[in-house]
Amino acid sequence: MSTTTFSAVLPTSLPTLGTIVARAGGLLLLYYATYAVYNLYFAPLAKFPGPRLSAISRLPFVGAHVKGKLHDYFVDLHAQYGPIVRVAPDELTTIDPSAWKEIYQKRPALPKDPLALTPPPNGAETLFTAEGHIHSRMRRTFADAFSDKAVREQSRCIESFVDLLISRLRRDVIEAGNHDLDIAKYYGYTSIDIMGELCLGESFHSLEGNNEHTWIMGFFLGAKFGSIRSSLSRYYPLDQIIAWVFMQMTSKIREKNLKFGVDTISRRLAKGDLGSGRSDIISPVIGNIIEAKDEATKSKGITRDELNVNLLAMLMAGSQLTTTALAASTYYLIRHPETMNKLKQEIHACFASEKDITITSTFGMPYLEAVVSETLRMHHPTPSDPKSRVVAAGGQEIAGYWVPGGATISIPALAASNSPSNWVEPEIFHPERWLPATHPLYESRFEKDEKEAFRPFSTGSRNCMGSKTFLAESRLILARIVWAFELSLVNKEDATWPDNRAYLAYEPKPLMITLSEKSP
Ligand code: HEM
Repeated sequence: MSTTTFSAVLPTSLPTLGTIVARAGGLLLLYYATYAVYNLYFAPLAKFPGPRLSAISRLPFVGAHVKGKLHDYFVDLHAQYGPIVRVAPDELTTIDPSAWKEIYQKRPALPKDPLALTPPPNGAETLFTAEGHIHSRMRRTFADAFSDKAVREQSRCIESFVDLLISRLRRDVIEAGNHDLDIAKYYGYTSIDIMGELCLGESFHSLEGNNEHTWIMGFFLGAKFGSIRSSLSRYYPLDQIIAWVFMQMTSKIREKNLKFGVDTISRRLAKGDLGSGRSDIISPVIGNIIEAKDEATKSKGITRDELNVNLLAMLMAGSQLTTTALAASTYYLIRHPETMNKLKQEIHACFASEKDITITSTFGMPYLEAVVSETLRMHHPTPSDPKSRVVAAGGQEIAGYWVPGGATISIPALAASNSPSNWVEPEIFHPERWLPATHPLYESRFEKDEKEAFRPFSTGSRNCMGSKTFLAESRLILARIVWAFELSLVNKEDATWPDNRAYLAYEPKPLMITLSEKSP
């Protein structure tokens, strides 16, 4: 082809850079306008109530998540739009009590939303991230570590740490004259020592010193990062960039913590089964460790890498959520002196002396149990854990609506258990709502409560494995504290303690109280 012929087919002038940018911008605008119109009027979720901005963009959701206020955002959305809300173009939340069964007890189980999960650190799955066969295999392996029998066998261990807590508080209050202290910190020491002993075979000895292991910081940093990263996972590659920056920033501490955990677990495994007098979460797993090559075929058993990450995840869940719940119970009891008095009366009616207060003897105390339930209703420790599930192809009915396949849906714990549509005086701490009709303090007005809306440990095949451990520990600690001490808030007017940021779990927050020992 000659030069003349070639130039004849070229445009007379090439577009300038400005023109290219303007055209690209125009195309992008057209794309977003079409996307917005589709999402508002034609998308499968278009019929669901919710803010118009959330129907066309995930940004409001991400904004609340990044600020650590997703839980409050859901409370506000449900107050405004009702029991089911479109919170993002492809996502719904509901606070309808019937939805617990419809979402979390569905068979086969609806998968977790993969975009809401933080990938495990060593590539091995945990109970929290695994699906299908791998999840069932792990769950079977750990089942015996969380049964009633296991908790009974772990009681002595838990009780010995609670003895240490009470002596430590007595020592700090009486000998050191330290009447004003951050009780959340002491609960943190106790629960991480207990979980260290149960999950790794060794205590952190926090109650003997002031040993706040770097893991605690690592946990909250990890939860914050994981939460923010997963909220951005629909904005690839932003999530990957954030993940990379976090990994770089924390590689040393993560490596150190993982090595510490793996070494401690190895020491525990080397000791073998220590008998029912020294039972822990590892005991039932011994003898069930399998090779990585068998992980897809065995119906029970766990690889060593899986064991490591699962135990570390349980250690963190078990210590941090328990700490938050105990601090919240203490706060609400102090803020409601009449409730505190009712609890004191029950405790003094049940026990003649302090040594009678044990895990077994605190089981079945209606008012104490009601205080723990009411705490979890008012201040669930993981208020922004999405627990989101993906609806199977073909769709299904949830909360009276037909939800199309592929949509993501969850029940935000705090919104469900704080909504006036589900509860009588939801903003007030009323343990009485949990009492049986035969109890002298029972109040019939709470019959209107939608108790089915309250599932603090979720339900179905992925419900919380550690709920019995938590309940045993929290009942014992609260009963022992209320028996031994008079408590008041340092800042008596503080009505804002529960207002806190949460990234999956509530961030640690000091609870400053004045403590004095009760006269015998
Ligand atoms: C106040 C204390 C606790 C609360 C409110 C709580 C709540 C929950 C919830 C709502 C889930 C379901 C999460 C989901 O579906 O995505 C869960 C799962 C789980 N929790 Fe807890 N938890 C608590 C304490 C504990 C303790 C003490 C342990 C262990 C010692 C523990 C171990 C687990 C495990 C292993 C799972 C995963 C279960 C599975 O997916 O099969 N939790 N927890």
